[in-house]
Amino acid sequence: MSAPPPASDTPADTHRSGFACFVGRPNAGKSTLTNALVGTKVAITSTRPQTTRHTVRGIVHRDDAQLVLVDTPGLHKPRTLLGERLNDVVRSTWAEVDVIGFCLPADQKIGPGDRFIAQELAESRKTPKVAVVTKSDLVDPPALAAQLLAVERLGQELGIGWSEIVPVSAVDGHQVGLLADLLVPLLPEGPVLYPDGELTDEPERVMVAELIREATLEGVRDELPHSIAVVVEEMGPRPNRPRDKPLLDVHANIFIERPSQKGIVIGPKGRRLKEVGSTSRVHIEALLGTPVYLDLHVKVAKDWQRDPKQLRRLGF
Ligand SMILES: Nc1nc2c(ncn2[C@@H]2O[C@H](COP(=O)(O)OP(=O)(O)OP(=O)(O)O)[C@@H](O)[C@H]2O)c(=O)[nH]1
Repeated sequence: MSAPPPASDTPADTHRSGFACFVGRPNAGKSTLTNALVGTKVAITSTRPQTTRHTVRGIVHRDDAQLVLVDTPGLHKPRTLLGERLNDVVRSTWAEVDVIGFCLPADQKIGPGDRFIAQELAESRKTPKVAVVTKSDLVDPPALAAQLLAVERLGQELGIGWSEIVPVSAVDGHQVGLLADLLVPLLPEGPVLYPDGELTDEPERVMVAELIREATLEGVRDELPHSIAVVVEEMGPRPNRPRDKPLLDVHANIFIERPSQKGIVIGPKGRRLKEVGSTSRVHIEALLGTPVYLDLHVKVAKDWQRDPKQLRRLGF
């Protein structure tokens, strides 16, 4: 967390390593940006807000630096125990990282949601903060310039000295490389933290569970966005398979809060669950690079969002 020396004092062969996290209101584009920087799909994106429940790390490997990206859930006004826990996760992440990227979408006016987060950010004084104006492809240059100014004013108003303000587009890749160039000098000097080629240290099970959860959410639209949790109960290679035909067995439970929600997830004649199964199987196979046999069950964990014991069991 120590402040880096000025660039002129830095020898060309200095290696830096450290942690960065992106914060911002739901849908600000944090997960997509993480993926764009890392270059593969590690965080889960969705058109629905607040889908990033687990801290997912992506690692940017460069010759001069290793940047570990920690993707946190969106900070929001807590209404349930789960909400409070998520906010605690976010705040403790801020205290631990070397730099925070505050994501504000270019195509939306700075609103109360952004202000809420910015006020919290202002409290964590020590960590350098880079303002990232995301989705720059969605607006024209004058609108982008206006947003950059608005972000600067927000910083002045709240006493946040942005280390940088940078517009990016994770979709067309505009300035994604530049963002990495701006984040790296804010990291302390340090050795390679993870072996090259390792993109994430998130346990594979958690990532598999997230993929299944994402597919389940896609199926149910607006009906139960916050009532679903997925736990991978068992995962391992099927024994006695020929070497050239491996198969990974994955047994997972989809937890819902009430029996009445079962029908929604399963769908008429089980059609929806089947779809969830085939969609998530394709994604898991792509992630892990092996054929997968996926066994899904829908279970009721009554009011799991409000019950500390259940939350622990479900990995929160
Ligand atoms: N046009 C455009 N769309 C983007 C860009 N980045 C993200 N999006 C879209 O914005 C939506 C939200 O992106 P996410 O990356 O899931 O946002 P998030 O901040 O991680 O959201 P939460 O997980 O809800 O906190 C998705 O539909 C993305 O496809 C971008 O650079 N340009």
